[in-house]
Amino acid sequence: MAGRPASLSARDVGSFAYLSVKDRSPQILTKAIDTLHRHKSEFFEKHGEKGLEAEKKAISLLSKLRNELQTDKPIVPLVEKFVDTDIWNQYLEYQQSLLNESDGKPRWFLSPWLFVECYMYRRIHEAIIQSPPIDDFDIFKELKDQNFFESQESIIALCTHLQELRKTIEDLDENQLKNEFFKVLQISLWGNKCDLSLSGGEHISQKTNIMNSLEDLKPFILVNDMDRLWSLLSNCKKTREKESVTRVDIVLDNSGFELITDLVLADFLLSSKLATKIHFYGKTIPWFVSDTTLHDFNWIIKQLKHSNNKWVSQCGVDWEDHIKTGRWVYLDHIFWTLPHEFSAMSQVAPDLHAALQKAHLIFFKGDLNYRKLTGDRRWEFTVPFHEALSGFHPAPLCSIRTLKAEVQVGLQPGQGEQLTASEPNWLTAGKYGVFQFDGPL
Ligand SMILES: O=P(O)(O)OC[C@H]1O[C@](O)(CO)[C@@H](O)[C@@H]1O
Ligand SMILES: [Mn+2]
Repeated sequence: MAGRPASLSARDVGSFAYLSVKDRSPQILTKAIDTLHRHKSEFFEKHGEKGLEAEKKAISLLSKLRNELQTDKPIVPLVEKFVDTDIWNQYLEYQQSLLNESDGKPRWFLSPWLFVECYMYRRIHEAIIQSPPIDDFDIFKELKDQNFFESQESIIALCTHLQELRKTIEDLDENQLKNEFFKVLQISLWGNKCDLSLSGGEHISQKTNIMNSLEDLKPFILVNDMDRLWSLLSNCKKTREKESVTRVDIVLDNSGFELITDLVLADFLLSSKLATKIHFYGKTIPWFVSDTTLHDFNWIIKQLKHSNNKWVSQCGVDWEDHIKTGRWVYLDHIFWTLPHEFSAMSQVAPDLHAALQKAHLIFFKGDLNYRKLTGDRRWEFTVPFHEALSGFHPAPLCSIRTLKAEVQVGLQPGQGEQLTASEPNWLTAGKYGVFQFDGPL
């Protein structure tokens, strides 16, 4: 599309993108290599010598990848046949076509950050699938699980809150229900602080009860469209015919604590009758360290069910029931692990776009989704969200995101500049958040 600003890129020396590619990405690769090392005896027990050979192969492929990155080598096509290999390689050609002749080939420190960062995670996956019999190993699984276990206290508080709320939810008046809705929305927002890729795989979990912090965190919500979400959903509830459906789609982000916050939100939507059906979208391959896969989704619900805290296990039981009865549906699609911005979805994944069009509202969780919504570009802070979406609008949608990358739109004049002056890293520290809505057209 003409006239759109340039992509964020590591070519801007000193930018967050640059520092990410230079420091954080190699660190994530080193951790991945270390994880393989530590699972050596497990691979041996499971697969014998073949397991050891596979571990060696995966490590050498990841070391090679790290070297390519650190020495700014050209981005090479994917080689292993997989469902999305051709699309990836076409996209690489497209990136090549955007370059001037003098630039040569797409490279780590030259090409759009969104592209090279997604490519790194896709290459990590390639290293694993090229190394049977350990080709189903999720290199980030233990980090995701650890985040879940370390957040127990906060999970207990959330599940207790939800179960107690469910008991009285029918008796709440409009205003009380709205307040409860706003609470679960904020819980889901701050749950997004807990991603593991920003921290380079260092542990970040929710150790304290998030419920007690909501009031204190309010000043850090830079765009707050919660009222508009309430209007939309409460209107759906009022005007809904008996058998008809209000569907809310949640494009998930991280597993562990954040996933619990999203499931709490999803449960509240059903219990309050603001929605009657929820579609969740997860990733088909391990992604950006902590993102949710089908395996993580099922694993977490099972963990909850077997908890010895009665409210937590009740959540596990209820949520399994939502799945069995079809009120909750988990779906995945390869599009979510492609490098494309969402404005390309109708072209690249028309089936997914058509599916999203059937939702009454779509929540996009997290920072990476925000980057893909806005194309990860150097927009002025005051550009309207709708404009930055560049035509992407399958249905009314809302980004629920803590800021962890140098892209933010839809601010008041002067707001961004003021923040820059007082807190140089406001865009990337995960301290601020938004509920940014693009309503019915
Ligand atoms: O899990 P989230 O919220 O999408 O965050 C992913 C993180 O990875 C990044 O894409 C950078 O590595 C950041 O934008 C963000 O810090
Ligand atoms: Mn994530």
